[in-house]
Amino acid sequence: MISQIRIKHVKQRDQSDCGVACLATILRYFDSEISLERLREISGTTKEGTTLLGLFQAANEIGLKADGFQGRLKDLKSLKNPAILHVIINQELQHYICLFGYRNGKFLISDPAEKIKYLTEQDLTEIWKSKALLLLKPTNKLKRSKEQKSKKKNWLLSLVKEDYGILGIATFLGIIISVLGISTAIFSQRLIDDILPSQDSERLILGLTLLTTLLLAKSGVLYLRTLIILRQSKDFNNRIIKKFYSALLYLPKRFFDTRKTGELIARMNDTNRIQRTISFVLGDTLIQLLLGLTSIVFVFTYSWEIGVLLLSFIPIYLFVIWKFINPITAGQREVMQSYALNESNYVDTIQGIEVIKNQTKESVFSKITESIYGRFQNKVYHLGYIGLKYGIITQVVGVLAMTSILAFASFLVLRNKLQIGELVALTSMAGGIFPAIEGMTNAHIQIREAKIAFDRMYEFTSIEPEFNPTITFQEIKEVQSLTVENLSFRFPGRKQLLKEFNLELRKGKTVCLLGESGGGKSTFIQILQKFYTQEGGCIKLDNQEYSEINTTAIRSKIGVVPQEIKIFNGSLLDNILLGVSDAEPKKIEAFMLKYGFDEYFNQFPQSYGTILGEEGVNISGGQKQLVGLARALWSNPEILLLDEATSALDRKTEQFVLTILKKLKESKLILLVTHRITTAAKSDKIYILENNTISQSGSPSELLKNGNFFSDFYRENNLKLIIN
Ligand SMILES: Nc1ncnc2c1ncn2[C@@H]1O[C@H](COP(=O)(O)OP(=O)(O)OP(=O)(O)O)[C@@H](O)[C@H]1O
Repeated sequence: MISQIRIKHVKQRDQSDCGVACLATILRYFDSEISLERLREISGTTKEGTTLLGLFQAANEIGLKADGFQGRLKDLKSLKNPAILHVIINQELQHYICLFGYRNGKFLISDPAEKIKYLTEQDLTEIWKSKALLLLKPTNKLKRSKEQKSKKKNWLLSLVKEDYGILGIATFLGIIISVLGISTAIFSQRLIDDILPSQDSERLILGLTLLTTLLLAKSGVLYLRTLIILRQSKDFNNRIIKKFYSALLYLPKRFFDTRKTGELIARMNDTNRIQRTISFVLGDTLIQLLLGLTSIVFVFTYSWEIGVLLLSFIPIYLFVIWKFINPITAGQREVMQSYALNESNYVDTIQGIEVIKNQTKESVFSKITESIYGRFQNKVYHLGYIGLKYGIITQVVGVLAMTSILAFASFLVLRNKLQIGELVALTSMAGGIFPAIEGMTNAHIQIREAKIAFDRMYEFTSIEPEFNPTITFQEIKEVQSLTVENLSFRFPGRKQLLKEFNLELRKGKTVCLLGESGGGKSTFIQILQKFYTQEGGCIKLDNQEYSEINTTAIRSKIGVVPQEIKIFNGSLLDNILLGVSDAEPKKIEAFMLKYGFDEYFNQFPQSYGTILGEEGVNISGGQKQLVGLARALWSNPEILLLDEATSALDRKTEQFVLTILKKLKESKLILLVTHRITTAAKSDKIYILENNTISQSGSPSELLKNGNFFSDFYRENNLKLIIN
C-alpha cells in the first residue's frame, strides 16, 4: 500500500499549500488530478493557508464527498477512506496531513511537508490536538485522470486537425530531402571507388551534372517545405491564441479574482513554445530522423561490423538522456513559473506607479523587481547550465563514436575489407547519424517543454466556463420586481459575509443599500450580476428563480456603474458604446440629449472623439463616473445598479445624476449602494446592512424614528432631513 501511496504523494510548494497538497494527494489516490493552483482558488487559500471549511468546500466542488468530524484516535484506526487531519507542529505551526490507514500499530501518513511516513499513536496524539478531520470519499462527479487526459488530447488534436494536410505535405517533402541528402555520400563513394580509377571523363561529367541537379532539387524542396511550415506556424498560433483567449473570457469572475494579469500574459506567451516544438519536430527532427535511419541502412550495406559499432553507441546516448531529462524538465517548469511571476510584478508595479511615487517608494519597488528578476535569471542560468552539461556530454559521446568508427573503418581499409570511397561515404553517413540522435533528444526536451506550456495553458481552458455562450435563450422583456429572500453568501473558506439578507426592488422607488465599508455591498451587487452564487436563500425576478434564468439574459438587462470605472483604449464614444460600432449617430445624439450628458461630454477636448485610456487624456474620477453611468444606460437596462456611483462627483453633478435616477425610477428598478448617508437620504427606501444582515429598512423619514446609524448621523450632526 505504501508504495502505491508514495507515487500519489504531492509535496507542498510552501507552508500555505499544505491543505491543498493533501487534497491533491487524495485526488491522485482516487485516480484524479487537479492542479494545486485550482485547488487554492476554490478553497480560498491565502498566504496564511487554507481553513478546514475551505478544504471542505473545495472537496465537495471537485466531486469528493467531504465530511467534517471531531474524532478520537481510536476512530482513526477503522477509517475506510483517506482523511485530512488538522495538526499542530512544534506546538505552534498549523498544518494538514493525510491519513491513509492503520497498520501494525502505526498510522500511515502522507505529510505534504515531508514524505510518506508511519506515526505511532503517541506521535499522532502529540500533534493532532484539534481532533478535527475531514473524511473524503469519491462520488461519481469526480473526473478520473483518464477522462481528463483524453479531453486534453482531444483539445490539442482539435487545434492541429486543420493542419493535417499541410503537415502531411511537409512530411512527404522531408522524406524527399533526406533521400536527396544521402545521394551525396553515395556519389562520393562512387567517385572515389569507380569513376576516378576508371578515368572515364564522360561518366564523371554525367555524375557531376546529376549531383548538381540533385543538390539544387534538395535546396528547392527545402525552401518549399520551410515556407509551408512557416505558414502553418502563423495559422496555428492564431488558432491557439484565439481558442485560449476566447475560452479565458468565458471563465467565471471568481477565476480572475485570484489571478495575476502578468501570469495570464506569460501563459499566453508560452503558447508559442507549442508551435515552435511542432515546427522543430516536423522541420529539423523529422528530416534528421529519416536521414539517420536511411544512413544506418546504408552503413549496414557497406559494412555490418561498422553498423554494429554504430548501434552500440545508441544505448550510451539513451542513458545520457535518461539522466538529464528530469532535471531539464523541472528546470523548464521553474523558468516558466518565475517568468510568469516576473511578468505579473511588472504589471503590478507599473499599474501602481501613482502610489509608488506618492509614497516615494521607487527604490523599494525597484529592489523588489531586481530581486524577482534576479530569481528568474537564476532559474534561466540553472537551466542553461544543465543544458550545457547535457550538450557537452552528448558531444563527447559523439566525438568518441565518430573517432571509433573512423579508426575501425581505416583498419578495415588496411585489411582490404573496405574501399577508400566506402570509408568516405561511411564517415559522412555516420556524421549524419549522431547529430540525428542529438536532434531527437533535443526534440524530446522541446516536446517536454511544450507539454509543460500546454498543461499550464490547458489548466485554464479546462476550467468550466460560467455558461455556454452558444446556447439560445429567451430574452427578458420587462421586469417589475427583484426580490432577495434570506440570501446567504461566503467567499470560499471565509466566514459568512451575508446572512438572512432580504431586499426588494420595485418600479417607482429608488432603493438604497446603506452600510459600512467592507460590509459586503459590492459583493451583493456582484451576486446580482451572477458573478458569484449564493450559499442559501434565493433571488427572484418577477417570481422566477435567478438560477433558472440564463446568465446572459440577466446580464443584458442589468446596467451597472461599479466603484472603479474601467476606461478602455479608445475614444469617449467607444467607451460608452463598448464595441457597438453600427449605432446610428442620430440615436446616440438623442440618447445624450435625453439624459443631459451632452453638456458634460462636449467639454472634453475633442468632444466624443476624445481618446481616453492608455494613450489618451487622463480623465477625472468624476468624469469617469459619468462615462460609467452613460455606458450603463446606453444598453437601456431594466435594472440599474449603482455602486458608490456618485462618490467622486461634486454636489451639482451628483444632483444631476440623482435627477436622472428620479426620472428613471418609474421605468427601471434602481439600487443605489453607498456608505454616504446624505446620498442615501435622497432615495425612497433604505436598507441598512449591519453585522452581515439587513438590520432595518424603510423610507428615510421612517428610519429617523428609530435608532440606527442613519438616524444617529442626523442626530449627532444636528441635521434635518430634506425631502425633495
Ligand atoms: N474575491 C474575494 N475573495 C475573498 N474575499 C473577498 C473578495 N472580494 C471581497 N472580499 C471580502 O469581502 C468583504 C466585503 O467586500 P465588499 O467589497 O463587498 O464590501 P463593501 O461593503 O462594498 O465595502 P466598500 O463600501 O468599502 O466598498 C471584504 O472583507 C473583502 O475583503
